[in-house]
Amino acid sequence: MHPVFKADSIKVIEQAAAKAQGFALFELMQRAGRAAYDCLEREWPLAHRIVVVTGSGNNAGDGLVLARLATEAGMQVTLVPIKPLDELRGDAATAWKQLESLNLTQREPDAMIFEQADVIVDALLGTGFNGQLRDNYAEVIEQINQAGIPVLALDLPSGVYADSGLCSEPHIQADHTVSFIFYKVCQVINEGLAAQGELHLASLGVSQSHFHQQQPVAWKQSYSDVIDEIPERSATAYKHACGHLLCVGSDFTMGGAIMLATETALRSGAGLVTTFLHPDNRSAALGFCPEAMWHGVAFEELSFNSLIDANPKHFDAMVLGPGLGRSEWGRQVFEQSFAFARQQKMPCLIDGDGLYWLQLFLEQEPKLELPQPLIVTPHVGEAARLLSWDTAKVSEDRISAAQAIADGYNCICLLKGAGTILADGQQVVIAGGAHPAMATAGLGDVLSGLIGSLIVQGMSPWDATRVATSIHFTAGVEVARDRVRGMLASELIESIHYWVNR
Ligand SMILES: NC(=O)C1=CN([C@@H]2O[C@H](COP(=O)(O)OP(=O)(O)OC[C@H]3O[C@@H](n4cnc5c(N)ncnc54)[C@H](OP(=O)(O)O)[C@@H]3O)[C@@H](O)[C@H]2O)[C@@H](O)CC1
Ligand SMILES: [K+]
Repeated sequence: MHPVFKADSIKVIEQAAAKAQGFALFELMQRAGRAAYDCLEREWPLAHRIVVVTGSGNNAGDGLVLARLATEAGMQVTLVPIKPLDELRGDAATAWKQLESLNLTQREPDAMIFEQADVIVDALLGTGFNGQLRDNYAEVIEQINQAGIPVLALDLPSGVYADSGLCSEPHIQADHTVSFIFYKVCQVINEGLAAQGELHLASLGVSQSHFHQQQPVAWKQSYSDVIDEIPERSATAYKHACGHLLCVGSDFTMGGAIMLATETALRSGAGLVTTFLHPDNRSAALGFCPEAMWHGVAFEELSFNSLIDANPKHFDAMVLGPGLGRSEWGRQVFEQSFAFARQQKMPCLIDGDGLYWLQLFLEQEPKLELPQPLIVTPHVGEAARLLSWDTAKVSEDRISAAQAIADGYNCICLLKGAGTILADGQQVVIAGGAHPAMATAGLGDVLSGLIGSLIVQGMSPWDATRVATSIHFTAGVEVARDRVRGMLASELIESIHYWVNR
């Protein structure tokens, strides 16, 4: 896993690291320019005409180092300084001094200049960008985007806010971004993910093991970090030893949701799955997945408890809420399932309309005892309701929102969105990124079933939530590939079957 820092922390770390290792900060700028140049050479080996667009801070300094290296390598480099190079300060001024004698061509920003480049290097704004774009920055960013030429962004695409991943309009749309030293928040969540293209990390020799008293905001996790965490399964395993998951949801209008969760749970290795759903869905469910035990919960009988009594099985965890609906049926089923999870002290994951009922029950009874351990999996709108925050406030700071839910409900919070945020009251993990095909119905149901499945197979709720989120994203990207529309959630299930067995 990689640490994710805010820009201020990275400034402290780079100064401390330079001091500890006995070099000047300018050395880091040179390493940054070198790392970016290496990326340029690797990703565009035939590029010859390079346009480097610079701003007024140290990001420009990185660009000037790259410009020097590219010139020395025989490339034709044109500088497009938005601010006079003679006014640069500090390390950026030093970088300019080293380049000045090469007498590179300097041009005013102009659509033609950008269109004639093989690669445009974006050294306008880095972590020091704040507020609204000033002067002619917006105009130049638009010219660069409209040129249709590959863009290499230094540290982050200009116009992206490092600490939130939100973007100004316009902002640079990069093909590749080289992030220096550590990942920033914008590289793991929100619109920044869509702006950066392929992301590369250049640590510049700053040790990953020394944070110099700075706390990471989060940890970036990927599939390769977690796959070994799934428990081994012995050749002599039997279904009762592989866990029994109880799924509850799907009134008659949303029959598919709990079916997706159920099939995913079985496909990812749960030994047994029992699912309670509206009786109108039962025969369809049996046809969809005959391996699960489907029980129709008839409203008139308020029969959840009687079903449990008639089927005295041991369940290892519960997934409550996908497709549950907001009718009286849903309310009663939620109430009974919720009480059952609490009484059994089994891990309980609440998703979808389960979160609607949870919030409503808490409004009526603020001291309501919650099941433990508890996992909630809201999207931004559901998180806003759980926190009584504006949706905009949650969107602006999803990390804080996930932490506030984890703290306030003493639970694990999985906050959906571009870059899924996981918080358990102690740490924050970002698992999965963004893919346009992921904007489709039912993916959350699949994820809930996968988390429940990993819990009943013996993982802790926190580990199961983390691991499931990375597997789910990896499966989604594999199924979608370069198709941005029309992926079905059910298509992920086969891919998850593959990825849990790697
Ligand atoms: N040695 C080091 O420290 C290392 C640093 N490194 C590099 O430095 C970068 C951080 O450098 P930085 O802090 O100088 O900020 P940077 O992103 O260049 O921009 C600041 C300039 O932009 C301006 N500006 C701000 N907002 C604006 C707006 N809305 N619209 C228009 N202008 C705006 C702002 O103007 P001001 O507000 O001061 O008037 C200021 O002049 C970092 O991302 C990495 O690339 C690496 O080389 C590793 C070693
Ligand atoms: K930049």
